[in-house]
Amino acid sequence: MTNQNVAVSDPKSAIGMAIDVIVSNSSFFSPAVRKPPTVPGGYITICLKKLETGGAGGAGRVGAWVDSMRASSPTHIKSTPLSDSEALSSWMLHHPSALRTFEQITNASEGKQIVMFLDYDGTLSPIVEDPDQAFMSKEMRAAVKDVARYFPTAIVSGRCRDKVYRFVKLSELYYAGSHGMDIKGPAKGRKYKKGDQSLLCQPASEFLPMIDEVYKALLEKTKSTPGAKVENNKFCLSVHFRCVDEQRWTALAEQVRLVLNQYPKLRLTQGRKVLEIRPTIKWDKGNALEFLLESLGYANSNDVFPIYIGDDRTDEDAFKVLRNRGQGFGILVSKFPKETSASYSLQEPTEVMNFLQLLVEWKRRSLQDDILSRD
Ligand SMILES: O=P(O)(O)OC[C@H]1O[C@H](O[C@H]2O[C@H](CO)[C@@H](O)[C@H](O)[C@H]2O)[C@H](O)[C@@H](O)[C@@H]1O
Repeated sequence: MTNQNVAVSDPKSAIGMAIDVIVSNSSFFSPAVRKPPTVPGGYITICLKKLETGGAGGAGRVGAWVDSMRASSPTHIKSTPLSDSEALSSWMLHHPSALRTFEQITNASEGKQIVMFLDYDGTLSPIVEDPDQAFMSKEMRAAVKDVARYFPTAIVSGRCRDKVYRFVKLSELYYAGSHGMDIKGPAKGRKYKKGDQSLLCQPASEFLPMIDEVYKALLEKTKSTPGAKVENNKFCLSVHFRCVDEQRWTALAEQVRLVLNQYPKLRLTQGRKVLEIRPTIKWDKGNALEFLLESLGYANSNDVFPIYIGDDRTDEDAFKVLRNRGQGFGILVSKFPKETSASYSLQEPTEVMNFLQLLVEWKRRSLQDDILSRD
């Protein structure tokens, strides 16, 4: 978020809201084991024990993980090409292209401050087999840089913050790594410069030793599976299935479950051919979005128009927050119909780039019009 005077704020209020949500929807977690340990920085972290820790039902759970991964990144389209396109057209009636409805979007933002939130993998960079090679193009970088000139801009990624920064390489942005559990303000263009105050939020610090331990355990457990890769994202871990023969997916997911059974304070989410392991604290990309809006002074403001663009299941947490706030909107990047809380869609990263470029052109034009109307 560039050229913004951003206060370092305490995320307690957002966490409090998150606790309310999780307690009222506690079919998955047991609130009985909730306890508030102290976390560096004075943040409250809530540890919730998973109800299911394996044993009976384990096989069903592993099957559900694998199905959920398949749904996130379809590998087989069973229907005929005609019905595929019909399904897509019907889905797009409810989630129209953000390029085709561009004017509608800018009209809705009239008089409000657009704040841009961008996921990384599958949104700014194309999905590739090797996670270490997921580079973004120079053109995309230029588009993001331009957007950040006009609108506060944040990258919100499941990746470790340092790693996503090494891909994006723009110091004027906000970065929320580890699914929002590691938020840092811009190194360049920020107005607060005392010490390391730009480090805004790390609500899962106490989990670092546990995450390292599980990383080693997963490396050991999965080393016999050809193509499996475990990625350390600092406050969370990813187990990659993309290069594993699909016949072995269930066995690999079972290996993950066996490790995870030893760590009831960790939970698992599914993404695009990836299982993601993270602390049970209720802190996700949606909380990160709220935290950043609050830090920018838009906690209770009607003058903000957040736009969140993402392609994966974890981005749904942010889409839901926008729907609940009734502000701005989410854009899902997908070529396939998917269940989503996003309002609009884009098919692939090049369309994301085109959308960002259009937004910059529109903003430049309206600034010029303002100048002309004053003369
Ligand atoms: O929140 P994101 O920035 O979208 O991060 C989610 C995961 O993205 C990466 O994995 C995905 O992209 C890889 C590179 O294209 C691909 O090989 C993998 O199959 C995808 O799931 C990242 O490597 C993971 O750690 C993130 O959890």
